[in-house]
Amino acid sequence: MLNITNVSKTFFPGTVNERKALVNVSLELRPGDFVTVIGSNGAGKSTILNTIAGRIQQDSGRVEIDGKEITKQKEFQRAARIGRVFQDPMAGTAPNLTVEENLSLADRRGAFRGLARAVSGSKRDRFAEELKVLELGLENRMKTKVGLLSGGQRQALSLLMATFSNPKVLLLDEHTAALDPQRAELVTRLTNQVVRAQGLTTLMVTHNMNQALEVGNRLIMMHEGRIILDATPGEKKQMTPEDLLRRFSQLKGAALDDKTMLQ
Ligand SMILES: Nc1ncnc2c1ncn2[C@@H]1O[C@H](COP(=O)(O)OP(=O)(O)OP(=O)(O)O)[C@@H](O)[C@H]1O
Repeated sequence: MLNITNVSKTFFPGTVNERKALVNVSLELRPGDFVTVIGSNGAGKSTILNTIAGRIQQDSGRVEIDGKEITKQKEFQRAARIGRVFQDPMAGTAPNLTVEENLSLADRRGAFRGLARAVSGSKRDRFAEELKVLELGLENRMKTKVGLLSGGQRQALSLLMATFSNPKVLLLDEHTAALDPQRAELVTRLTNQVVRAQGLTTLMVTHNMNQALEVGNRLIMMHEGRIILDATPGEKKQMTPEDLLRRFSQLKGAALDDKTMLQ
């Protein structure tokens, strides 16, 4: 379903600032695979998501979704197939637009964007139904500007918007990291729910070892631009957060920051 083959990316090549962000990375996700991605600082986790989304162009290698090569496509051309949620709750939504206007934009992702803000009655009913699933009461606040919502509410809305047009692939880049534990738990639960309901093929970057083990069916660990562990569902079930931290501690030069948590 999502195939990444021999992808490499070096920033500032041939200079003192050279950074090998991805080194010949290959990864194959089957339909419905939910893969959590962990790794030390600068391991290449965000870069791999950026490469799949088309935000950055790799130096070599190919990316395919459903057997179709998308390597040369621009980010906006991939948008209909790929949903993405970022760490920053501000990143996925437009604060000056209302909840329903944001949903209307998401609904038209990958389509002609004119009149995107206009919301018809039938659309509004559908949006309300979708919002009910979040169990945050947002279906009663559809005319509220999104900038007035809490971080957790915005992130839940970002998740809904990212999956609104039935993408093939969902990319989650530490999307619960900026939330307090309670909100993070809520967004994690919603993520599981949405991924299962839509059978989405998902890659989720996290620094939370418990979360990395609790959700999804596979786990990969990255270090210095390479995938150094690809745990199968069976292996993942047996692993503990301590096992993961032990593996990190064995890596030469692996720097874990304060964000890496056992909670
Ligand atoms: N746009 C960029 N320009 C220059 N260097 C970059 C850029 N993006 C990433 N890098 C470098 O590439 C390497 C991999 O970065 P990346 O952000 O993918 O790591 P990460 O695993 O997501 O790290 P973290 O957990 O710290 O966010 C790092 O050395 C980083 O400094």
